[in-house]
This record gives sequence, C-alpha cells and structure tokens, in this order.
Amino acid sequence: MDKSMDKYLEKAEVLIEALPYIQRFNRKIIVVKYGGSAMVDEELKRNVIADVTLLKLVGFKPIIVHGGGKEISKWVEKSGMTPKFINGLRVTDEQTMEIAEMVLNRVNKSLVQLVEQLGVRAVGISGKDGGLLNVEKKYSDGQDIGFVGDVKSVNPKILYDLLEKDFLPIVCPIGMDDDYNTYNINADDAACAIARAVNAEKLAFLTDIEGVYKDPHDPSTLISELRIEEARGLIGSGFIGGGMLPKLNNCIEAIENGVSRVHILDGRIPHCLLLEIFTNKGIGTAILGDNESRYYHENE
Ligand SMILES: Nc1ncnc2c1ncn2[C@@H]1O[C@H](COP(=O)(O)OP(=O)(O)O)[C@@H](O)[C@H]1O
Ligand SMILES: CC(=O)N[C@@H](CCC(=O)OP(=O)(O)O)C(=O)O
Repeated sequence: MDKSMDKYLEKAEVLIEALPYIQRFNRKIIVVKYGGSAMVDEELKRNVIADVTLLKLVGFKPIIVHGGGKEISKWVEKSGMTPKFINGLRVTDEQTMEIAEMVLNRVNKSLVQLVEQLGVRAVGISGKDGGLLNVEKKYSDGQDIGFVGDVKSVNPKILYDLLEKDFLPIVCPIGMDDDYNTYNINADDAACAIARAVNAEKLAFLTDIEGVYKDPHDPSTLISELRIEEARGLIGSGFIGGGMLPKLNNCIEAIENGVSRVHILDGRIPHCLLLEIFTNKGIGTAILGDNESRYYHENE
C-alpha cells in the first residue's frame, strides 16, 4: 500500500478505537471541573473547550463547572488586598466576595463565548440561577472564613432543562443561602455536588498536576487506579496535601454517592479529556468503587 496512506489509516484507527466509548457514553452526563493552570493559558483553554464541545457533538451531555481562583487572586491583589487561604479555601470578606462574583461571571461568559464560536449553544449560569446551589456558611476547622459556602442542596432542574434543549451548561461556583446572601464556593465542591445530584456517569477534575502521587516529591509514584479504601489510607498517611486533599475527599464522596467514575487529569496535557475518554489506555488517576476497573469491559 502507498506509504502516504499510513497516516490516514492511523487516523481511522483512532476513530475506531473511540467507537465503543462513543456508544457507551451516548446521552450520558459527564461533569468536567475546569480550573487551575489549564484556565490561565489561552491555548490550553481553547483545547479544553474544543474537547468538551466535541463530547457534546458526539452525543454526550457534558456540564462544565469552572473555577478561576488564580484570576480572582489577581484582581484581589489589584484592589490592594492580599489573597488569603485556609485549608485551600479563600477567606472571603464582603469586598473579596464582590470581586470573586464579578471575576467568575466574567470567566463564565468567556467560556460561553468560546463554545459558541465552535458552533454549540452554551448557557452560562451561576449556582444562584434556578436555585441550583443552596449553601450554608462554611467554617474551616472552626475558623470563620467569611462568605464561603458549603453546598447544602442542589436543585438540578435548570441543568436538566438546559440539557434537554441541547444547551451546554457552564456553571460558576457561586451560591445563595436560605436568606439569599451570596457565597463563594470552592469549584471542586460545586462540581462534586452537581455530579452527585445529576448522577453523572463521569466526573473529571482538570488540574495542574499529572494525577495523584503516592509521594508528591517523586513523580514516578503516580497512581493510575485508586480505590476508595486506598484513597482514605493515602489521606491518612499524610502524603496528600494542598488543594489535592479537598479534591480527593470530593472524589471519594462522589463515588460513594452514585457517580460511576471519577478522574483527576492533567489539564496541561493538550486534549487530556479526549485521551482519557476515547483511548483504551486512559491517563491521570482514576478513583474507583471497590468492584470497578478503570477500563470498561465488553459486557458492562
Ligand atoms: N500526593 C499528591 N499528589 C498530587 N498532587 C498533590 C499531592 N499533594 C499535594 N498536591 C498538590 O495539589 C495540587 C492540586 O490542587 P489545586 O492546586 O487545588 O488544583 P486546582 O487549582 O486545579 O483545583 C497540585 O498542584 C499539588 O501541588
Ligand atoms: C471558597 C473558595 O476557595 N472559592 C474559590 C472559587 C474558585 C475556584 O475554586 O477556582 P479553582 O478551581 O481554579 O481553584 C476561590 O475563591 O478561589
């Protein structure tokens, strides 16, 4: 055969490899938590949005829940304040809350714009819309951290309505309490609560590290499959720190509450979402229930 045909054959093989996954996830909800470095770099941002748009176009029902912590910190500093975090959560006074809401809404609409440019209808909402995220004030180890919300309940009706009308929902992590006060929610917490409420088939956290390491100082200890009990053990061992701690706790909570598979992916790798979903190998760390494998079986 003509040598020049090889690269086309390779492309065809990639598509064939994707076929069972396209069938498996047809009409299934996939929640993508988008944050960290992949949000700051414009090219990576376009890649992530292109991937999610492709998922939508091949028949999945993706929902994006985004962060924007780095952008919020930039504007907090521009306002002459110093960003402050306790256990990974932003200490959010009234002025910081105002900045966070403005920044997150702006980020939200910029993501809508990118999706729309690719020809898919997107709707950007916050947890305030349609009563999506109802919160109560959160304390961190008993400390008052201001307007930080703990998700108490999720009303997913607005998401189901948007999905039914074929929109791609894009959600920013702001919510209200019973008295209609505005709260800042950690985007991982918001994504986990939403994935649980809609019984998502998959929850993927795009972050700025390869996945979970047994030892964060040794990249050769990257974990490909992590079962809930092992994850608890790792947390107990003290090897999980920083923002990975709440992330992993959210992963455990999601699996225990009906989300089938949870993934921590390196958002710095172009098209990490497609590589995880459409290839037999998968990447990053998959967090699984006790009897699950990260690879799907023919008879599942
Ligand atoms: N065992 C570990 N494995 C992987 N990452 C870890 C581990 N312990 C701590 N971390 C830190 O957690 C960070 C990811 O959390 P975070 O910065 O909150 O992500 P994001 O901003 O995407 O939500 C990594 O960049 C890493 O520095
Ligand atoms: C309470 C709290 O910490 N809220 C976060 C919300 C944004 C976020 O989580 O953004 P990333 O996912 O990009 O980190 C914050 O203010 O930074």
